Amino acid sequence: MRGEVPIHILLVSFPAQGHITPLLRLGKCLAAKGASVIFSTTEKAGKTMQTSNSITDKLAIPIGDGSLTFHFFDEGLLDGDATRTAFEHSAQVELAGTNFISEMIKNHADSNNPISCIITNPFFAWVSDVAAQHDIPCALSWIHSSAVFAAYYNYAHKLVPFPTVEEPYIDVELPFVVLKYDEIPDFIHPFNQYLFLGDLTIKQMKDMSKVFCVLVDTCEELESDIIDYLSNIPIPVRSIGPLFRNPIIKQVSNVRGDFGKSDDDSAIIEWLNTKPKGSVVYISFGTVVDHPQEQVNEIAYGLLEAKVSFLWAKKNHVFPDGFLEETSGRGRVVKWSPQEQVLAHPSTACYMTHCGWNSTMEAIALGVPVLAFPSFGDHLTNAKFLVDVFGVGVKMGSNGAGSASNLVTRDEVSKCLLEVTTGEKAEKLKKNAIKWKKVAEDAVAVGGSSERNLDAFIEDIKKYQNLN
Ligand SMILES: O=c1ccn([C@@H]2O[C@H](COP(=O)(O)OP(=O)(O)O[C@H]3O[C@H](CO)[C@@H](O)[C@H](O)[C@H]3O)[C@@H](O)[C@H]2O)c(=O)[nH]1
Repeated sequence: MRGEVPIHILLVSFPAQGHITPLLRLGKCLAAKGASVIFSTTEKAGKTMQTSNSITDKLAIPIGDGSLTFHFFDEGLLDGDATRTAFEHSAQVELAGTNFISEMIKNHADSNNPISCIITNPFFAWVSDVAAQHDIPCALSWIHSSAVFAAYYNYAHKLVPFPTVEEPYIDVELPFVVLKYDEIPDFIHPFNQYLFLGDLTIKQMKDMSKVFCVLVDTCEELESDIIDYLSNIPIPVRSIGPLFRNPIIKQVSNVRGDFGKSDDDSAIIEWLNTKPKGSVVYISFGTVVDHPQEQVNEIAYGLLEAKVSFLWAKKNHVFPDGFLEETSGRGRVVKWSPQEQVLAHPSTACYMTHCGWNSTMEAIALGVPVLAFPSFGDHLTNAKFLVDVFGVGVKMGSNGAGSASNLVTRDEVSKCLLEVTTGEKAEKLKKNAIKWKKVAEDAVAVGGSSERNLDAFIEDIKKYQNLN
């Protein structure tokens, strides 16, 4: 972008880890390509990010030919969890955010550096309205898979029948795959207790004409049927991932928006260094899932039974008596792990995961087979794809298992652990995982599909800029 008018891109993220991670990765890629990027979310989330990472508010970080500046907006809320307060006080967050964006747009225009584009993510539908008021193009950074996007899209536009109160257990025949009633994102299943989350997404799906493009952290080769299918909807859907593997952002891997921090990253990696190749089961259920104590106990007993080595990232540690003593030497529990490094480590055999989309992409792009233990929302669909479509995983329990009334037992945990780490099946899973790793690397390499799509997106922004 040297010699050209720089483009200024404002990213506005809903304050949850699953939203911030992919949008920040995108911001770093755009900056590396020469854009001047502002990453914004609520101040409460900003503070959480600052506690865990060395990032400074309002200080531009040079990245490649461009820069990235964090700019958090004060939502005027007192202490508490950033994500929960954003739901509970959504009107207040929207008002503070609207004022912030409008001010930012005005200041940039006044100083002859107009904002060229705004990118936001699900649950912040109001951002595209503010962008429209100021005549600035807005894009959506979709935070789940293309398959989940297509499922929500079909539901919102009533393109195929979905489960209803009258017929809750029907299969959903999407044009590219058939999903059982418990493989759809369950926030749109009539019996789900968090239907408001589905409603928020569906509203954004219905209002899709407010954005000029949807960016998905996936790659064409991984979800080819779905991306082909989505090429027929009126809004361009561009696959640009896996963003964290994009070589152009390697030099800024320390600029992160993690909500957690490990006590010592290098001690974790050194511990892995002492373990044989492909011997350690990595366990993490992301940043939202919180299993009941009974389920934690069953996983712990399953690990004891299977006698495997493990690294378990878990915020609050309460384990059965004697568990830590009995597994000392072969097991390690940490509050937060440097997950990308752990998955990339040769000693890691497999990943017991909740199947959040970021973790799913990280496992796929780093060639790690999974033990899929989905809890809710898109996890259920991701687990289906990991196991039946990508062929890199084994499913642990039925969908929705893991609650106090539907535990996955220690015997099943142990059986699944052995299935995914030893024998013919394990070899097949690993082979497939390595295949996808190569596919992911190629997609983000120069000339790869995702890299071309990212460049095309930047070209779109420049076209809009030249029109104004
Ligand atoms: O010890 C840890 C735990 C997590 N992570 C990182 O945190 C992110 C977690 O993201 P994800 O796997 O997507 O999990 P959640 O944050 O729990 O996921 C929420 O957001 C996702 C993206 O929208 C959705 O797919 C999920 O349903 C929703 O639960 C990943 O990048 C991990 O690498 C670490 O680095 N270390």
